[in-house]
Amino acid sequence: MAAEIEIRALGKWFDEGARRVEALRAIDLDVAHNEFVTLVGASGCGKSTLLRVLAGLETHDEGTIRVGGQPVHGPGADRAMVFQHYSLYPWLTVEDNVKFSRRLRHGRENLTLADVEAASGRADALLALMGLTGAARAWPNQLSGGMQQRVAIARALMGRPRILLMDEPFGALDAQTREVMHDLIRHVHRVEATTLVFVTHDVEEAIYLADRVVVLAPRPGRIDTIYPVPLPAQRDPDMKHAPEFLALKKEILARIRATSGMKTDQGLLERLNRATEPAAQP
Ligand SMILES: Nc1ncnc2c1ncn2[C@@H]1O[C@H](COP(=O)(O)OP(=O)(O)OP(=O)(O)O)[C@@H](O)[C@H]1O
Repeated sequence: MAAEIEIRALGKWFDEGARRVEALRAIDLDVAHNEFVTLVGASGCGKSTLLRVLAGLETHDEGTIRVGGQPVHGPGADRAMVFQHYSLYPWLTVEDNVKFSRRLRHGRENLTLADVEAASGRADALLALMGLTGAARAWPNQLSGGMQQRVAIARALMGRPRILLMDEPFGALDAQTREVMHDLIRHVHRVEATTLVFVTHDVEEAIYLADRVVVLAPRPGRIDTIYPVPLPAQRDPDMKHAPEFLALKKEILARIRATSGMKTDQGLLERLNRATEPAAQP
């Protein structure tokens, strides 16, 4: 079966003043329908750029991207993105934030009553899925960060995207809320049957959520290693202490460290320490 996302020889450059930065080089990646893939890697390895190119928010300079067999040349209703900072409309209630999807706005003039009713049914279902039914009439500023991010996810799902792209969506949340969100997003992934590509700095999060973890390396941004996750589909937080989980975490952290180019210069550290030691008294 053809991959849902097919990336071939993808290259992307940025102009930074007089300098040209090769943000992505020769990326080849297939993501299957309903697969959950996480992207990790040292700072600047191109995780966000790859996600933005997939979303059609950035153009690419080399290679091809196909989604559902069709080449990507810009944003489309088949893909939705969730960012770290919940970009909710502060003047709309939770319910209206969810209903007010990009797809509905675009087709506003042609909307029939049946479309609006169908949207309300879908919005109610998504609010229930995300545990937000009781907060439907609340305003965004009345909600915790975790709840706001749940609204943002519900809104992204409103147009039934085939693919959900998430850029560090839980990066600003506290550890307990993140744990709850992990199980929630796995559940959403299952019941909505979306294909998920998720960027994170947190290797534990990357392993717990994914079917495969893609490690990128920087300068130029490229795929270093792809790790299948050897855990059952039904995840449980206790799995984070399992030997195979810890071994994979150690290996991925070592790869990120090895590719980051930020090796500790032991000699330099020792010279610095000596230079700051008080001089011996005569
Ligand atoms: N709009 C831009 N203009 C110029 N250079 C950019 C732009 N966006 C990204 N870059 C450069 O492209 C490279 C990849 O950046 P990107 O933000 O995709 O990496 P990242 O892996 O998501 O980083 P981080 O983990 O720090 O968020 C970096 O060298 C970055 O400086």
